[in-house]
Amino acid sequence: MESKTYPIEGLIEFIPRVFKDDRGFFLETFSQKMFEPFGIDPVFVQDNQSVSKKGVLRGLHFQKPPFAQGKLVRVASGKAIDIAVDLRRGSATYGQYVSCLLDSERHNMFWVPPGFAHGFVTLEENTTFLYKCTDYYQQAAEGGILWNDPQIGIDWGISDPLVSAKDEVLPLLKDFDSPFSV
Ligand SMILES: Cc1cn([C@H]2C[C@H](O)[C@@H](COP(=O)(O)OP(=O)(O)O[C@H]3O[C@H](C)C(=O)[C@H](O)[C@H]3O)O2)c(=O)[nH]c1=O
Repeated sequence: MESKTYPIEGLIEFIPRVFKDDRGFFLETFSQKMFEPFGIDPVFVQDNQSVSKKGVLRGLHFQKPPFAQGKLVRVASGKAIDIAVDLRRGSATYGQYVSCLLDSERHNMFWVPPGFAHGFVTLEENTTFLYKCTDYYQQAAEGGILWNDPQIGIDWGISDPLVSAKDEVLPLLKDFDSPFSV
């Protein structure tokens, strides 16, 4: 399992070994050992799956403390641009984002720790998005930031995505009092 870090501290991309043969392919999609080199030991308690048409944008979401979630995300089919926005007060990269292209060829995975807003846009039909979470869903703790906030300036790679009504009214970063800190 190769790994790659990003200019924003805490974000990690994992690239698994894919074993192909005349039957198809095999890969390990998760091992706790992946995180050992980084000195973190996330405990996942919930797995999620969503399937989206091409051009769907979900996000930017997070859960507020004490229900903040770390997420290990990947696509089992299709392709998506995954986005993590640093919302940690005191972080030198507060309000900055990283994008990670997730696809079902490399089967790469992206670790987004608590303290980030998370979202993705799908680039292919029926993109199956899978993610492991380090805390349970708590609807009352849900929060978010507007996907096209000009202060963040995310390049989503496509114009005019399909966004839920709920996501279209999320707040701007400038009006947001972050509950996270480094
Ligand atoms: C997230 C979640 C949702 N739900 C229910 C609540 C709604 O009735 C329905 C759809 O939820 P929502 O529209 O919030 O789904 P997404 O827009 O895909 O939300 C996710 O999208 C971004 C990318 C994320 O990172 C979060 O994990 C999550 O917020 O599933 C549950 O029952 N459990 C859950 O863990």
